[in-house]
Amino acid sequence: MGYAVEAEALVKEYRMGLLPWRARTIRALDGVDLKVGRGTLFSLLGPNGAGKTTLVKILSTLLLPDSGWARVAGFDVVREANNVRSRIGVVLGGERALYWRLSGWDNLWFFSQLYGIPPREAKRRVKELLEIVGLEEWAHVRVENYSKGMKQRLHIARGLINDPEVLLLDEPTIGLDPKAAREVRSIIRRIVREGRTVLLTTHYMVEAEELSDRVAIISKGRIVAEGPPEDLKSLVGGESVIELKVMGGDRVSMLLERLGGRVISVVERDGARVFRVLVSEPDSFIEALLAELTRINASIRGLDVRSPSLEDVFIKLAGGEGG
Ligand SMILES: Nc1ncnc2c1ncn2[C@@H]1O[C@H](COP(=O)(O)OP(=O)(O)OP(=O)(O)O)[C@@H](O)[C@H]1O
Repeated sequence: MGYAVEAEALVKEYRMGLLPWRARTIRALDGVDLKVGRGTLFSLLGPNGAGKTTLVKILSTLLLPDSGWARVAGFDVVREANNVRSRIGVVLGGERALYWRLSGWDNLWFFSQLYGIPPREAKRRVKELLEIVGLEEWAHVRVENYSKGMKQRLHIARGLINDPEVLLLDEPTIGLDPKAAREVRSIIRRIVREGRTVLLTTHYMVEAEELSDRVAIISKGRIVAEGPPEDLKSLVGGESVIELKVMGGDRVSMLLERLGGRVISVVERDGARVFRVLVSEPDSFIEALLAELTRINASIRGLDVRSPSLEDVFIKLAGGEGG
């Protein structure tokens, strides 16, 4: 049956600077391989600048790769771009692809006509999409009066207007409050239940963990891990995560490593330092740690033990703090 999205060795570089002696290139994608099964939800998880948007743009035929190839809905994104376009929906983050002075209904109608959908079918489709994204009652209100969440839901409806096999969503919940983000996630779930493939980018762990069948962690233009969220978590498997919040933690890092812990991140919070440490025997580790911290007179502000989350995997592999 083939994959909904397939890519191999994709490379994309951006050239910066007009003057030749000042020019430099940024390798946004550095050999990306990808396979997304039909009817599944796949998340690309990565920090800012990892290359997520570049990848989505290539898959949606908006950008050409320098090398490598990709197929979406069975067609090559370079040689068969028209076939790809008619089978995908794209919702890019932060875009203003709606007409704010038109109503939700008029926006969807307009886009349905751009796709050449016959009027009868278009009417039915617009009505159905407004219902899917929960905007029936707002159908005839101008978009400028919509909340951020409602605008994003309408964006998603617009992405579905051509009844696509594959929906590409770039950061679908960015900038939304938690309630609006939850609503968008539940719409995304429904879209997948209906049999479509969704590929989304996010830098929110919870989103990737909660929604996805599979997740790829992307960092500096490379996929550093890929699999179902549970399998990825087992990359730090058998281990527990300890979060230690301590004042003036200069010596603490060394101490944690000496006791057999693996420090995966250190961040400043409220004037204290928060260490996130992977350990295999949490009970004996904490016992030894508390004894040592008391000995060096460290002031502990918090200590927490939990099982690893996707965020821990992400920090370990991508080497950055997640959102
Ligand atoms: N048009 C462009 N010109 C030059 N450099 C670019 C351009 N677009 C992206 N880049 C660079 O390419 C790299 C990857 O960017 P990209 O937007 O694909 O990452 P991202 O993972 O989507 O990040 P974000 O979440 O911040 O959008 C970054 O270093 C970025 O600065």
